[in-house]
Amino acid sequence: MHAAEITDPPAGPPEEAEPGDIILSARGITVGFGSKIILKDLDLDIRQGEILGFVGGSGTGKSVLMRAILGLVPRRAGRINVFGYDLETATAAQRQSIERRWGVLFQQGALFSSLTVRQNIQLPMREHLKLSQKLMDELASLKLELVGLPQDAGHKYPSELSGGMIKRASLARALALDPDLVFLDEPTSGLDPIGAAAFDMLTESLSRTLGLTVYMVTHDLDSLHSICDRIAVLGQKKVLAIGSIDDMMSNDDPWIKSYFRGERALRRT
Ligand SMILES: Nc1ncnc2c1ncn2[C@@H]1O[C@H](COP(=O)(O)OP(=O)(O)OP(=O)(O)O)[C@@H](O)[C@H]1O
Repeated sequence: MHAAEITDPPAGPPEEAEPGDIILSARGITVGFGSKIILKDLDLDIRQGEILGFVGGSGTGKSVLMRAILGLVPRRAGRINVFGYDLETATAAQRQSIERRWGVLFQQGALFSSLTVRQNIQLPMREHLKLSQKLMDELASLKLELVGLPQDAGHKYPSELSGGMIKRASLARALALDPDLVFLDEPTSGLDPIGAAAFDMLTESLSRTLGLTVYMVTHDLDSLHSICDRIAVLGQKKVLAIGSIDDMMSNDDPWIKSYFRGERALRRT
């Protein structure tokens, strides 16, 4: 890794961030598999309290970027500063504290099928906190309520839930530790338009009421129009453009133009 060639990401405040402060900053991110380079010299800033929508053609690396930020796939180069800590140099204790402050909803939910919803929600609590079962049960009930699931859904197994309920249960698990930042990988995929709109409203209301920062990979134009504060477009191995929906609507890059103003986009209106 050529750390010296990469501009240092601005260090954010370690604890309390104000709305608009940069809480995650990635610089010079390069990720590849074998001889295939997926992301090259990518820069990205995420601001406290925003809902940032990530779009890009299929296979451009949206999930890979999210996983690289989370440390689930290795970077070949680049630095990431999150909550004021450089992921490269963070101590084990700092890394643990970062992991307690972010939550993830993976594509397809990724709930453990052999555990009930309640047990799934309690997994991060077991991993990171030492709480009594009674307290964890109370917290799980609160999380179910927060995401709009009935309490009896907590005793069900993922296979007994509808697609929309699985998304909500996964969100409840992502919120288990009261994170400051959540990563959502295609949260509305597979939902019907009404279910998707309801999930969008839930995401927006959680972000506005809890001050939650949301990083959302999506293909859903409705989500991008209705709840995202900013949109980042991934293409040519980097962030091709970032800005408001109006910025995207007036961007003349061919892919961005066809995505936001093409036939499919026009069908929305
Ligand atoms: N573990 C891996 N090993 C090898 N190649 C991988 C791995 N993970 C992802 N890739 C490749 O990286 C590229 C980007 O994948 P990624 O899943 O990030 O795309 P995406 O933008 O999220 O696409 P989609 O919108 O279709 O979900 C793809 O070509 C994929 O095959």
